[in-house]
Amino acid sequence: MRKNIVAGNWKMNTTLQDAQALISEIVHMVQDEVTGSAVEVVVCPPFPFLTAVGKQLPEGSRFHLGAQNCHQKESGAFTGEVSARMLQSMGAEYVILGHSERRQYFQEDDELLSQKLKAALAAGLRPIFCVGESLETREADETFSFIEKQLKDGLFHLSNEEFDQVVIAYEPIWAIGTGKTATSAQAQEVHAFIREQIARAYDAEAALNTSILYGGSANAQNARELFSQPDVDGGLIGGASLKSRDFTEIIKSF
Ligand SMILES: O=C(CO)COP(=O)(O)O
Repeated sequence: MRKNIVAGNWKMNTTLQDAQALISEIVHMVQDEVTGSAVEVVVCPPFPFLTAVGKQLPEGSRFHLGAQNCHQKESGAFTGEVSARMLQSMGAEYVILGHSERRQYFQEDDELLSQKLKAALAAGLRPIFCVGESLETREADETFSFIEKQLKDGLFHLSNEEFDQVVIAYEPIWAIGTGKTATSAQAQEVHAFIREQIARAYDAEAALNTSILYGGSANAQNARELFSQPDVDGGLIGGASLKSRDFTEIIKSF
């Protein structure tokens, strides 16, 4: 089901105490200030803080818990890894997969991401699958073919029923953590293209029903303009999700 979603990716930030203070502030501000709109809020703290943060999310509210990654195997001798089932058992409903930082620093390729997607879905998690081009790719005018390939090779092997559970995030690498946001027109153009690709791979209904989030230097100042685009269904927020006031303002931008 297509929904408006604002997700906060805390990346490798906060201590347990910071995380608890941050989520407490966010929950209070959002509950006091966001009354009408149907936006769903997903918070993705680091693995060790999932339970603590999850406990602070009011039940039955707009808040949902997400993780930033999972391992592709169900269980076993993989020292230091975290399975999708573990995340689900801690209350996570979402998991970010295919983030450019995972692709770049941890060599996650389409084949591995395909396995992670299957593992997440099998455990009942909803993947937030990230795609996005580098500056080099954009400047070479290859953005669309690059994203088409990421979708085809990483995501479109899923069945219709599996794909129903997926949220897509368009995160141009050149916009992540750089303060250089895509313009709303640039975001809309790529989001519309992604929707078209979904219609081709599945059908028009699947395309209409998929939430597509924008990520990359989204903030309290530019969120309203980005979210006003017809194919932008919300945001995947990095830096600004670590500041309760900024994150709340972004949520209020719908
Ligand atoms: O990578 C991001 C979210 O996953 C975006 O990060 P920034 O909002 O810090 O640019």
